[in-house]
Amino acid sequence: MVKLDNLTVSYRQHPALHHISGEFARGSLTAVIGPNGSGKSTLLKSVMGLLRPEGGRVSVQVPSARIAYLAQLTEIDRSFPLSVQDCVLLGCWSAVGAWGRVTPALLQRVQAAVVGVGLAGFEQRSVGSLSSGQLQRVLFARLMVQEADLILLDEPFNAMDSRTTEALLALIHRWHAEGRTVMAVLHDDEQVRQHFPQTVLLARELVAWGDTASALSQPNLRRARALSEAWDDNADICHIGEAPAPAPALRRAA
Ligand SMILES: Nc1ncnc2c1ncn2[C@@H]1O[C@H](COP(=O)(O)OP(=O)(O)OP(=O)(O)O)[C@@H](O)[C@H]1O
Repeated sequence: MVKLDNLTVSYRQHPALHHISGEFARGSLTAVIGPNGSGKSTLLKSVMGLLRPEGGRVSVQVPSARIAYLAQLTEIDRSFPLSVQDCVLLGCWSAVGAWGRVTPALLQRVQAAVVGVGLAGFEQRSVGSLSSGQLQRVLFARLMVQEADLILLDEPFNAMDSRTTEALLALIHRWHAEGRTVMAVLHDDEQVRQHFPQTVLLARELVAWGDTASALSQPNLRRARALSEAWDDNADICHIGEAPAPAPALRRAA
């Protein structure tokens, strides 16, 4: 469904992702994990087509209208004058189109999603007036109405209390059961072990990709930490033709 082939992505020629290969199978539920600065957000943005690879390629076998992306909360502009209801309605844009009509059925779908994330009564509030956790819930409601085949979540539980996190994890499991493909950038190893069958462990290069228990082995976690401690942000630019041999721990998703 999403294939990375020797992918290198750089900012000002310093690689944030280095020679990554592997495949997210259709219907897979994958956590993307690694130390700060290990390239997790860069990976999701590359799959979304927001960043151009310096080397290699990303192949996505899903039309862009069927892809949903939840950016990190810090990257979202809250100053835009938009009500909660309209913000969620934006998730239906492929059904509404540029000149389409917002039907009662669509409004019902929006309302069910707003209620589903516990924000009944907030429909007319401006998104700029919400707390971070409330805004994150609105963005989840928008994903719910979007009904995408491929769902990319960048730190989706940031600013969420534990009850909301549990409810949203249940929603992610429902998407998985419906056969959607989900990848989520996360920081909590335990949460990943409990809820995500597949894991990509990054440290700018790929440390492991496969079933979560194997990917999050102690040697792999130690290697990710050691690689992150050895980073030199002023290192020479990447010579992208020189693909390293695959690490022994590297496993592809089934
Ligand atoms: N717009 C940018 N310009 C320059 N460098 C960037 C930019 N965005 C990210 N980087 C650098 O690329 C590297 C990877 O960043 P990225 O945000 O993908 O990491 P991450 O694993 O998501 O980190 P975190 O866990 O801290 O959110 C970091 O060294 C970061 O400083």
